[in-house]
Amino acid sequence: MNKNKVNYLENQSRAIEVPTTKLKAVRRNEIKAVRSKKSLEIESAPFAASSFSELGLPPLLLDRLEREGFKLPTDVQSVAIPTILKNHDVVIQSYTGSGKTLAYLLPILSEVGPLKNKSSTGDGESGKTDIEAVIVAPSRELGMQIVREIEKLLGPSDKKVVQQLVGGANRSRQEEALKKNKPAIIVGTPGRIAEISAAGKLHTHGCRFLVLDEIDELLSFNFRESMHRILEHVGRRSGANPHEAKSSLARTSERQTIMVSATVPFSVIRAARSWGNDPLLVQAKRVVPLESVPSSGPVNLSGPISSSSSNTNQPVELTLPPALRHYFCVTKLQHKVDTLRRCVHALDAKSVIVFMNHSKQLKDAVFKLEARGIKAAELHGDLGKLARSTTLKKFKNGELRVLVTNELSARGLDVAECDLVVNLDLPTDSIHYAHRAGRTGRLGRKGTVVTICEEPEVFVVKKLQKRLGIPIRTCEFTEGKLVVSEKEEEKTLEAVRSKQHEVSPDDSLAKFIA
Ligand SMILES: Nc1ncnc2c1ncn2[C@@H]1O[C@H](COP(=O)(O)OP(=O)(O)OP(=O)(O)O)[C@@H](O)[C@H]1O
Repeated sequence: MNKNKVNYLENQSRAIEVPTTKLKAVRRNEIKAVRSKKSLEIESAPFAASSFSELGLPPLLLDRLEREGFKLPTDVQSVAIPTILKNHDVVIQSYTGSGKTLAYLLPILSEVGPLKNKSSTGDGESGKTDIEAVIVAPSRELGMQIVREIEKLLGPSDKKVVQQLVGGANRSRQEEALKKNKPAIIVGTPGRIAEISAAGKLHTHGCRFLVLDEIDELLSFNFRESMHRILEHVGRRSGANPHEAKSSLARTSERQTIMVSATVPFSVIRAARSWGNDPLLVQAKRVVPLESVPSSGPVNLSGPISSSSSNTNQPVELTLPPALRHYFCVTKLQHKVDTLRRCVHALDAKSVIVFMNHSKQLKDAVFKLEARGIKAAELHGDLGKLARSTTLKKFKNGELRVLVTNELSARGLDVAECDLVVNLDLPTDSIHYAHRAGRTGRLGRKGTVVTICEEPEVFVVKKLQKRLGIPIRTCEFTEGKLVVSEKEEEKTLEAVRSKQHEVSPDDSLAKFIA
């Protein structure tokens, strides 16, 4: 066994200790047993590990991480990786762009596929061809992005270990590929996974990992039926009675469930409790049993924001990347696109994501921007899969300066270069604001969020400011500059000071940017 891993596991048994009642049956590897202790001691957990090798990852995977230029784990990775390696069901919550994807992919790749620990059991040894990990994401774009992240680590010769099952693509081709390549990991959207599963072409009963990325979005009504099928079939042995899920026998055959989002409303806490086995809430600086988190407000979990409402869609935990700056600018409806143009120039933004709520207005905005010499394109669900991926590619390559889109792109979209997010229509609530805003300022980078609104909408911005506990400064774009009036600035800061603790400008992710 890897020496690093031994040391790490020894350290870990001191670091994260879980009450006896929270022990899960050890399914795969005796070494991974969790020691029984009365309380969850987290003070000595590696909240900021100085290298990936401290986290008990296999040597091959460490090599790949180095090759791909991943030098240090982020805070959430430092906590999530060892917790998942210890077989816990988890809810991972940390702000946008903090590296949640690798936080769950790395422990999975430690157990599944060609980079895994030699000591792990798996298909290779038993000749089993079942899928071993199912990753569910709410959009094709996000699904495809996750696949690319896995492929990057697997390398070109092992690409077939992962397969995407996203909607909009040819289903029979996906089914043929499943049969031919026998992938160990599938990543897909709920509808397509459920469809292929219902057709009997997806063998997931022996599946060890179920990841629900953007869990709060996956709880939405549209996905209900598909999610039900996935939860009932993934990681459940044939013939196992789902109603016996809490019995010890059923537990040992159950999957490990990993739920992820930057925003964790009460509805997620409740769902996670019923879908997981004594899940832990994993954040950048702490691990707590989810049981200890109230499933309705008011709560205060030490984060800067906590809800004081019992509405299930209100965030229990909602933090934003500290390096983001937030502004709003008041204008008339007919001048919105022109204000956007002035905003892009004033900030000299190179890569801009603009959010709107309706596709028709969205097309008009693109037309007007192009007419004013700004390279722009639209991205929304009415476009075909090919058009969507071509546009996204162009935006990522820098061929487009402005991407005008809707909620489709608010979640998970990772474009490191994006330096400005503009809300040309208001988001519906603070959760939507957080996900939209999080397309910029990723991994500790600087980023600006500008909301362009009409006078009667200002009260909504003030509400968002209050709920999020961040200053959203009023600004104007004059003479090619972003101007904030000092009087308004003082008022904004006063309002926020009374609501929120100071956000440290010294973001722990700052070390990731050159
Ligand atoms: N340890 C690391 N070192 C360097 N880069 C990293 C590291 N971890 C992740 N990244 C990169 O940081 C970017 C953001 O990561 P990721 O998309 O996982 O964030 P996230 O927390 O899931 O964001 P969101 O909530 O918006 O989905 C990605 O490009 C990813 O490859």
